[in-house]
Amino acid sequence: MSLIEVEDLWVRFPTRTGVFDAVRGVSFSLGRERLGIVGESGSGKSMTGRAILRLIRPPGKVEATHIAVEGDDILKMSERQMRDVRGQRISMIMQDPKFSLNPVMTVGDQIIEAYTQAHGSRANAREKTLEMLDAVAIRDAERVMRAYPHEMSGGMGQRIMIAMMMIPNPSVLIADEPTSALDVSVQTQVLRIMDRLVSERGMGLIFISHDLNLVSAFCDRVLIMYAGRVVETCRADRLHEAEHPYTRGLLNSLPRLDAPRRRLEVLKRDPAWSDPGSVRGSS
Ligand SMILES: Nc1ncnc2c1ncn2[C@@H]1O[C@H](COP(=O)(O)OP(=O)(O)OP(=O)(O)O)[C@@H](O)[C@H]1O
Repeated sequence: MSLIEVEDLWVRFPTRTGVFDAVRGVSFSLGRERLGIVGESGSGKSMTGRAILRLIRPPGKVEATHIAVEGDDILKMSERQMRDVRGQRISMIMQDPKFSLNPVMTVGDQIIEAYTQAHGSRANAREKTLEMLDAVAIRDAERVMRAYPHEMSGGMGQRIMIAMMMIPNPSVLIADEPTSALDVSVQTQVLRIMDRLVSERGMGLIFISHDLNLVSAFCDRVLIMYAGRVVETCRADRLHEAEHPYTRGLLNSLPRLDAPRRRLEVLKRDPAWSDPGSVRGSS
C-alpha cells in the first residue's frame, strides 16, 4: 500500500476576478522513497504539500477524488482525526525554523512537550529528547536544551525541528524548502541527517524545492510542476533525459562547472504547457 495516494487534486482560491486554480489535477503516489517536487515560484508545490495535510485556509478549497494516507481518505476525516494525522502520521518541516519554534520556550521544553503529546506521558521524555538531539548530530545537547530558539544558528534550528518532527515516528515527512535559508555547507549537513533518518526508519519523504540540482542529487523520483500541474515525472537519476520542454528549459538554464562557458538559455514559455495533454513520464 502507498503511504500517500493523491488523485486529481485541485486547490482553488476565489478572487474578485474569478476562481484561481493554484493546483490543477495533480495525481501521484508516495512509497517508502524520497519524492522531490520541483518547479518555479508559484507553481503550486507548497499548496500540494499543504493540501495533503488539509492545511489550506479558507476561502481556499481543496477538491480531489481522494487523498489517502496509508489507505485512509483524509477528505473524509473529522478535524480531530486530522490533528492525529498531522501529529502522528505525517510531519511537516518548513523553510525557516524561526517561524515554527516557539520563541519564548526553551528548545528542551519544546521537544519534551512534543514527546509528551505524541506518547501521552512525560516518562522518559528527557532521555528521548537527548537521544533525538544526538540523532540530529547536536553534540552539546544539555546546553542546547536550555537555550532559546533565537540563540540557535539556522542550521541548528532546522536540525531541532527535524528532531521534533521525528519524535512521533511519522510514516511521512513533508519538507518544504527545508534548507533554502541555510548556507551550502550547513545545507549538506541537514540533508544528510534527513536522508539517514528517512532511510533508517523506512519513511516516505516529500521534498519540495525550486532547486533542480539539489532534488536530482537527493531524491529517488521527481515531479516537475508548472502552473499548478505536474508536467513530468521521472526518476531523479534520469532527470537529464527529461522530455518535457519546460523541464528541458529548466535544465538548460542551469550553470555547469563541467562544461565550457556559454550564455545560459532563457526559458521561453509555451501556453500549451499548462494543458493536461502536455504531461510526460510515468515512472
Ligand atoms: N490565499 C491565496 N489566494 C490566492 N492565491 C493564492 C493564495 N495562496 C497562494 N496562492 C497562489 O497559489 C499559487 C501556488 O502557490 P504555492 O505557494 O504552492 O507556490 P510554490 O510553487 O510553493 O512557490 P514558492 O516556491 O514561491 O513557495 C501561487 O500563484 C500563489 O500566488
